[in-house]
Amino acid sequence: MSRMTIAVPASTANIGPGFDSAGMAVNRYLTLHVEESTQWEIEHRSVHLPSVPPVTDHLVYQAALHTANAYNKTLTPCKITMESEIPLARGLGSSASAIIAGIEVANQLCSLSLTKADKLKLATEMEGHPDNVAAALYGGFIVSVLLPNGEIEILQKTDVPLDLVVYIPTFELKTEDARKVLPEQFSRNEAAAASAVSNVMIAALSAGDFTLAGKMMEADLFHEPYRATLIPNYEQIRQEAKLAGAYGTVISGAGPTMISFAPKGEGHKIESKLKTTFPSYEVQLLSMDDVGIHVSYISEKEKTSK
Ligand SMILES: Nc1ncnc2c1ncn2[C@@H]1O[C@H](COP(=O)(O)OP(=O)(O)OP(=O)(O)O)[C@@H](O)[C@H]1O
Ligand SMILES: N[C@@H](CCO)C(=O)O
Repeated sequence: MSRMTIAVPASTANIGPGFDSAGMAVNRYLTLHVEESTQWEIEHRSVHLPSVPPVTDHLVYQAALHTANAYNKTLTPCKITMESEIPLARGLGSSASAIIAGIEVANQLCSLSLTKADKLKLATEMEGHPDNVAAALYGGFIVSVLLPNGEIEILQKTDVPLDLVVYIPTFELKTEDARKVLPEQFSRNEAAAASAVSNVMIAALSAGDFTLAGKMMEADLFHEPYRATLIPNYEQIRQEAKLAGAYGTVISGAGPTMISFAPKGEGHKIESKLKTTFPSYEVQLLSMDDVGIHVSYISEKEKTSK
């Protein structure tokens, strides 16, 4: 490796009832410029990144170390310069992107030749659930399961004709805190009812019946009813987005961002209407990323000719 750039998309997890399982990659990116060095150094170059912790506490380094350790390799030092368009702790998978980036750093530094399945296993061990990390790695709309024996299965769909509109509030909500408000257990009847909503949502999204998918997104019983209280304007955003043409609006990941799924080409109308109604939110029109992580190399020859 001489010098490389790693770009990892943001992601939205759950999509309503697909709790800890469904995810989509979206076109906002964490970008790492990596070069060999004599010591570890991580530099942040954007407002969306946390203040730089000691290298050993940095999530990207920890993911790289977890990967190197898993294959009994030693991490050689490098200098990483990071830029990010993904707001932290807002429900757009910032931690998943950082973990996927760190795994890729170790993959390259240690010449591991990992497959995407290998990387997904390592990332899920760190993140706890595969929804965001699978989307960031593969791109597209991804439905995943972490089986009790540790195996992970995924199904990916790309070219989904949807516009996405996100409503990002100014405050952070850590996933850890947003999970604390959820019930520890569901009865058999509750689990069956919540799974039925999820099953129909996934089937409808896969079949392209977005009106039905939107209805099921908004009928989640696994997490939205409990997390709604953490998000100001939750109901109003859903209602206004529906009036402006959205199929459905849900909490993105663990929140506090909300996300609408809209007919392709119609998202800008929802974006401009809700920008006016909710001026304290950062309202953005996004689209799906169908590629996932992308690595490019700059050779020594190219570097000197620049
Ligand atoms: N690029 C990054 N570099 C270092 N640490 C990061 C980076 N991105 C996220 N983190 C760490 O992850 C934390 C946010 O993770 P958290 O799971 O709470 O939110 P999220 O991943 O943005 O949202 P969600 O999982 O709901 O989509 C940050 O506070 C920070 O500690
Ligand atoms: N499925 C996760 C996504 C955030 O990491 C949750 O909702 O808690």
